[in-house]
Amino acid sequence: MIKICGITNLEDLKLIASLRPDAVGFVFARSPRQVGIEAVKKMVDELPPGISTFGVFVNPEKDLVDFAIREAGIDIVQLHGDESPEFCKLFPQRVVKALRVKADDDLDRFKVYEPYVRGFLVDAWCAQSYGGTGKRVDLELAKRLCGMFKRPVILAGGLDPSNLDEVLTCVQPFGVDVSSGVEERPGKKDLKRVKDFIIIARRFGL
Ligand SMILES: O=C(O)c1ccccc1NCC(=O)[C@H](O)[C@H](O)COP(=O)(O)O
Repeated sequence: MIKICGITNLEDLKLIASLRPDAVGFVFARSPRQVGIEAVKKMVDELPPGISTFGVFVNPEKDLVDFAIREAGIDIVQLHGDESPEFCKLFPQRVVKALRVKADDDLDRFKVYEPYVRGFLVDAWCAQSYGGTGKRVDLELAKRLCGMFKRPVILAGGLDPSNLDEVLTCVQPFGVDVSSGVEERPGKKDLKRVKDFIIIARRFGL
């Protein structure tokens, strides 16, 4: 499963869709990649069938998430902040909970989310920003997290075409997610890098 995250414009969306990732992500949280509901709706309307849509939120109000599902056609709610298990429970079968991890984390604390989520996305902890940071997750930590849940785990955090082969040789996640590693600049994707990323991930059966 391959997810290309942080898409901000129709031109990138159409070109990326032609490369057939499994999912695309739109960031509703404050970010250089932030997009509004109307703009996302226009992009989702242009997507061919078979590519699912993730909406990325950080500590959102429930109403905003409901609105994005209803008006913009968001399939999966990616909660990338400090949302509680109870908040995840409000969107049955839709939540992918981002776990932003650092080396000395107590990983067992994430277990409580499992009954309420569809899956997890593992990303690197960063004090300055919630996501899209290009920071890598320690590979031993990623391995432990990928083996720890019954739910699918998507690996993110600093992946790019130059390191994906090495990472996937070491860790076998359900899926991979990338944002800054396939960009020309924040919010503008580099199609060659997206293509290379997808080719490498598919070689590992993702
Ligand atoms: O991408 C952002 O700007 C962002 C901002 C705030 C919260 C989450 C955000 N992105 C979430 C993603 O799913 C990214 O793809 C993930 O963090 C990996 O990013 P990168 O390390 O740049 O590949």
